Amino acid sequence: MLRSCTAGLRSLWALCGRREGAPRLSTDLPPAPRLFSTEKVIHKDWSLPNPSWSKDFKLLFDQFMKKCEDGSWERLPSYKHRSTQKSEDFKTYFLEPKLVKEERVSQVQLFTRGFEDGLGFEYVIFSNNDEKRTVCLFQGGPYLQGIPGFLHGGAMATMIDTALGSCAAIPGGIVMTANLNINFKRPVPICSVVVINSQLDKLEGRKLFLSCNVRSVDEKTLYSEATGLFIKLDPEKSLT
Ligand SMILES: CCCCC/C=C\C/C=C\C/C=C\C/C=C\CCCC(=O)SCCNC(=O)CCNC(=O)[C@H](O)C(C)(C)COP(=O)(O)OP(=O)(O)OC[C@H]1O[C@@H](n2cnc3c(N)ncnc32)[C@H](O)[C@@H]1OP(=O)(O)O
Repeated sequence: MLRSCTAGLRSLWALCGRREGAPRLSTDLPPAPRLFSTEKVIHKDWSLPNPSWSKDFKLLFDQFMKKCEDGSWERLPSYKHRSTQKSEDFKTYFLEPKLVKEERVSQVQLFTRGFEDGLGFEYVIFSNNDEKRTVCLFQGGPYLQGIPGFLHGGAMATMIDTALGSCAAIPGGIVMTANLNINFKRPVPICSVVVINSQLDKLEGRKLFLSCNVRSVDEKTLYSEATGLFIKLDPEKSLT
């Protein structure tokens, strides 16, 4: 199985919604000053197929791309370094610049996109905003091994968090994970493709309650089930 894997990284953040008296809505905020160098930015979208993707992965990807044609679904792009308005807002309103040492700034990148093609997290997320759900197609590469032959539970948790987070972002605002509960039901073989179906179950003020399941492509195996609580950040509250 390892050999069949070619050796070769949003979503959360819809823009800050306006609350009564709250000054923040990205569209009417002044341009955020840049805290991070963008000189070395590579604008590659990592959620597109590469040679490490299995046949199953490409087939499913094509099926979802077809669903995007009528506008009901959209593919969420994914970047290693790229600054988006949402990430600039986050840095401006929630991040203390001094927390990140200057010499480290040029090294920052999205955790899930830090591996070479096929070795780590290969994934793409499709979002259905009307139905408030997302589907994440995920192929975990050989560098994500835990028990021999199987995906590390922490790697699965990372993808579940990412998938749920992308769904929590649908109503708008910058959200963070406050609670994540996962039931691991079956181990996930390394390099296999799994489908993470996430949905927004309840919205209560700044609290977003979500759930998801992780299944095999043929839907016969239920690998994991999870629930998550995400909190929409209050621009008037410091994170530190
Ligand atoms: C991470 C955001 C970055 C944004 C960047 C933008 C763009 C980037 C672009 C692309 C990125 C793409 C993909 C990223 C994919 C995945 C990212 C994974 C997500 C994470 O990796 S994220 C890191 C882990 N995450 C934390 O590091 C959170 C630490 N934490 C805190 O920073 C605070 O805890 C916070 C802010 C969560 C809340 O703080 P707060 O002060 O705003 O809110 P407060 O405490 O008042 O709670 C309000 C109401 O929620 C209830 N409540 C709170 N927590 C609860 C709990 N655990 N259980 C039950 N109820 C809870 C209260 O009881 C109250 O309820 P009520 O209103 O009913 O009284």
